[in-house]
Amino acid sequence: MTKPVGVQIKRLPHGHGLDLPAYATEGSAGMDVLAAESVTIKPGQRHAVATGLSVAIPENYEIQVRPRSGLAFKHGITVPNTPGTIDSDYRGELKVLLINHGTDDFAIQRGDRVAQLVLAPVTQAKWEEVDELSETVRGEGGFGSTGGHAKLA
Ligand SMILES: O=c1ccn([C@H]2C[C@H](O)[C@@H](COP(=O)(O)OP(=O)(O)OP(=O)(O)O)O2)c(=O)[nH]1
Repeated sequence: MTKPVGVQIKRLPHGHGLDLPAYATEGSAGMDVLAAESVTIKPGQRHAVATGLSVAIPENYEIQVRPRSGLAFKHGITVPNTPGTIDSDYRGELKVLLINHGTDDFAIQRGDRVAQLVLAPVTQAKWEEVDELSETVRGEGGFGSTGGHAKLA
């Protein structure tokens, strides 16, 4: 494991009394983040779940908001914009967008772990506009051009 990177975090009034996002195990890539509200998401509905937290991520990093596989597999609850992007200059409340792809109402209680946060390095690009791009074997092939599944043939 590399040395952890410090990230400033602030509890908003409705975030008080909740644990901060935390790694469930020593080798976890993501910190489970808790809901700061209780809400029920009906099948097909989306909701921006409050976390009661705002953060100041160091420059050249982002936080990605990813689904929890257990909620996705067992209940069809996922993050529609996955991975959600928390920019280093964002100071508003961190929200977890969830969608219910399942067939049942999904009840979230304040304190439930609804998603996971992954700190990731960011490299910004600088465009270098050209008239011709370098040639490659793949060329313009894409969208299943290499096969590998009967349905792509
Ligand atoms: O799952 C998410 C995604 C985004 N955000 C916050 C932090 C992020 O920095 C900001 C903007 O997100 P994004 O760039 O994805 O949204 P946009 O639709 O492009 O909005 P904007 O025009 O404000 O950038 O919203 C969240 O709290 N949760």
